[in-house]
Amino acid sequence: MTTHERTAELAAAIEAVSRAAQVTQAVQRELVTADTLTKKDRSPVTVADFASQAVVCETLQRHFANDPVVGEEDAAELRDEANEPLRASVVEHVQRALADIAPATEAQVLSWIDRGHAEGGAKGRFWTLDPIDGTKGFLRGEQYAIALALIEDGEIVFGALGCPNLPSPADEGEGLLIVASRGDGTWMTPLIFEGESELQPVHVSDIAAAADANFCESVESGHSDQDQSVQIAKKLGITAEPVRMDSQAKYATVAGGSAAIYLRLPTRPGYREKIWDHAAGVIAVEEAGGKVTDVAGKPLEFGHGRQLEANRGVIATNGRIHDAVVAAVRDVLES
Ligand SMILES: Nc1ncnc2c1ncn2[C@@H]1O[C@H](COP(=O)(O)O)[C@@H](O)[C@H]1OP(=O)(O)O
Ligand SMILES: [Mg+2]
Ligand SMILES: [Mg+2]
Ligand SMILES: [Mg+2]
Repeated sequence: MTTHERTAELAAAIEAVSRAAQVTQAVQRELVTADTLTKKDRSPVTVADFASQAVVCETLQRHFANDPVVGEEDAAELRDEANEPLRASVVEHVQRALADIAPATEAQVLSWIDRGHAEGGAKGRFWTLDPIDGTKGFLRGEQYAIALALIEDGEIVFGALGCPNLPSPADEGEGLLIVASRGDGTWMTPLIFEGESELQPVHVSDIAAAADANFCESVESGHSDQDQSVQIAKKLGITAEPVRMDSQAKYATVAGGSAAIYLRLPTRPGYREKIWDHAAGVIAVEEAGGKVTDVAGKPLEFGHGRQLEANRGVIATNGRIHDAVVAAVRDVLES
């Protein structure tokens, strides 16, 4: 398949992610305050998470009624009587984001969120959604993403990655939207898509020596081993400081060429990466000319259900330096 055969998916995904971004940006403006961080109050991101999943699932259902969704969230917690204020806030934000479509009821909002319950697997077609990836970044007012990808028979064929706090490629609109289609390429456009904005092609960095690379990694040392990444960078002769950012914005940064390496180094042997934390970012990098594997150099396998059961960690690069990076990672992880 090529993008020309995926124009319906492109239109639906752009609508879904840009509507969801309006919700997350509204919540950030209205509910995240200076107190949020100091009080460790997670309620704003909880509202934004549920509302974003509802809006994306409603949009997908309108365009592709039969497509299952493997989403991070479900509405069980929201149905709890004790969570009435949270539920009301979610419903209000969803109603605003879909005001031009239909007046949404509370029951509909909960059922849209619950559409994300699918299990995925090796056969058939499904979407995978992280309604807010990088919850810590969202609460800090830094990077986060809305990540949506389409998987067919275990292969990612399409991705849309909305990064509200990365710079827009145009003056109009806020934030960056990256879309990628298997076999066809990766493009960027302003996140608040007005219909006329152009899709501009995106390419990875063309550096040929790992020593010249900028590399990015998580802000959170609990999500990726930052002591090992220092040793890997040293082995590769990299002198630039790591670029630390939350969410799949890291994949967008590699796809767009501002960094040539993204390292995610396992911190706990038992942790399994979730498919919605990677699918949209992986296809964005691959179709921009880069390469993505796990820390052993194996391709990521998206056909094992909700988790990447067959993989540990992630290495994403511009492709040209991939083997050198995998070798350095292996040396450090085995030492
Ligand atoms: N121990 C871990 N190792 C790797 N990723 C993790 C770990 N714990 C949580 N995550 C996930 O990392 C993602 C954020 O990545 P980053 O640090 O690169 O911004 C979140 O989706 C988070 O999942 P969850 O949403 O369940 O908290
Ligand atoms: Mg996530
Ligand atoms: Mg999330
Ligand atoms: Mg989460």
